[in-house]
Amino acid sequence: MILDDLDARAAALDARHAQTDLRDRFLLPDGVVYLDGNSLGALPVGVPEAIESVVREQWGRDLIGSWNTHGWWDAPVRVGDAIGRLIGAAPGQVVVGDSTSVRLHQSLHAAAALRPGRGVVLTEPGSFPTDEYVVAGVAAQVGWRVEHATPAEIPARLGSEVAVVVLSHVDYRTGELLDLPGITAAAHDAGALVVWDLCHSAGALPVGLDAHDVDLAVGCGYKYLNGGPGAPAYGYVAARHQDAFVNVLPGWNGHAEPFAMAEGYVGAAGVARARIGTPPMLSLLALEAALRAFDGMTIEEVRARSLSLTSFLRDAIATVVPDADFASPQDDRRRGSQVALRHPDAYGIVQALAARGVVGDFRTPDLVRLGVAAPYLTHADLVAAVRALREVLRHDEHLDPAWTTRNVVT
Ligand SMILES: Cc1ncc(COP(=O)(O)O)c(C=O)c1O
Ligand SMILES: Nc1c(O)cccc1C(=O)C[C@H](N)C(=O)O
Repeated sequence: MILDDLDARAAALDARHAQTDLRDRFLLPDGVVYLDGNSLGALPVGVPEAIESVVREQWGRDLIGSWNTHGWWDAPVRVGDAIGRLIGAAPGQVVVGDSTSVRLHQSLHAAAALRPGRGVVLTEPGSFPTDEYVVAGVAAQVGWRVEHATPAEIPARLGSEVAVVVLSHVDYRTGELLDLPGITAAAHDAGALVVWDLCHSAGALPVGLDAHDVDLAVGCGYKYLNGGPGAPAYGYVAARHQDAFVNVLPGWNGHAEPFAMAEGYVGAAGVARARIGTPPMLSLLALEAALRAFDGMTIEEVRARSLSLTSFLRDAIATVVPDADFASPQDDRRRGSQVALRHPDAYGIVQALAARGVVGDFRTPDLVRLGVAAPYLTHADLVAAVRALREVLRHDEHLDPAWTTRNVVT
C-alpha cells in the first residue's frame, strides 16, 4: 500500500519534471537503477560515436595534423569553457587536464605565491583523502601550518595568518553542501584566498564561481560531468589572478610559445599558463562529447530536478525504513545531490542492493551512499530502489556472509 502511494507520487513528479528528463541521452543497462553517478557518471549516448570518430578519422586518418585541424591543441581551454558554463565561470578561466590531485597541488602552490608571508592553510577535518594528503604535502613544501576547523567555525578562525581556505563544496560522504558564497566572502574579508573542490557539485548544482568571487577551484570530470573513468580534471583560475598565477608544474604546454622550443619558461597568457604537459586527448575529447548531454539545460534546471529527486528519495526511504539514520541534510539548501544513510551493516546493504540491480556505494565506516545524477534518473527509479531496499532489509539479505569479503572498489 505504502509503495503504491509512492508509485503514484513518483508518477506525478515525473510528469511535472518531464521537460528535464534526459534519460535518452545516456546509455544505461536495462534493469539497473544507477545511484553511483557521484563516483562514476553514466555513459552519454554521444560519447562512443565521438570517440570512434576521434580514433578513426582524427588520429587514424588525419594523424598529427589533428592538433590543428581538429582543435586538439586548444581543447584544454575549449573544454574548460564548456565546464565553465556549468560552474558559473566566464570563458578563459578553466583549463582541463591531469587529475584533481594534481590540480589541487597546483592551485595551492599558486595560492601560496599569491599570499606570501601568511603561514596557515585552513581546511576541515574529514575531507576526501586526496585533499587531506595534498594539503599536508603542499604545506610541508611551502612551510604552512595546517589548521582544521568545521565549516561553521571557519569564519571565526580566519585571521591575518591564513593564506588560503580549502574546502569541498559538497561533502563526499554526507552530501552536505557548504555555504560557498559566505565562506568565500569571510575568507576575503580576512585577506585569505579560497580553493574549492567541486568534485561533488559541478554538473549537479549551480556553483557561481564568478558571481561569488572565488579565487581558485578544482574538480574531476568523471562524476556528474560524465566524462568517463579517469576523465581529466579541471582547474579554475579567476581572471584577476591569472597574471600572477605561478605554475608550480611548468611544462611546455603552458609555455607562451610552445613551438619556439625556447630555453627558459615563460608562461602563456591567461588560463593556458595553468596547462602542464600533453593531455590525454581521447579522454579529453570524450569529456567534451559527454558535456553535450547538458545541451539546452541550465544548471538551475538540473538542480531543481535533483532537489525533487533527493527529497523524494529521503521521504521514500523514511516511509519504508522509519528508523533510517540520514547522514545527509534534510534542508534543501544544505544538501548536494546524494542521500547517505548510516547503518552498521552499510556494506552488506550496498552489496545486497547491487545484487538486485540498485547500484549505490559504501563509504567507510557505515555509510550507504546513494548518488542522484538528476539528468538520467526518475522518481520512479527511486521507488524501485526503495522497494529493493525494503526487500533487502525484510529478508536480511544484507547479513549474507558473502558480503564479509570487501572488494577493492566499493
Ligand atoms: C572531493 C574529491 N576530491 C578529489 C577526488 C579525486 O581526485 P583525483 O581526480 O585526483 O582522483 C575525489 C574523488 O575521487 C573527490 O571526491
Ligand atoms: N575516482 C575513483 C576511482 O578511480 C575509483 C573508485 C572511486 C573513485 C571516486 O571517484 C570516489 C569518489 N571520489 C568518492 O566520492 O568516493
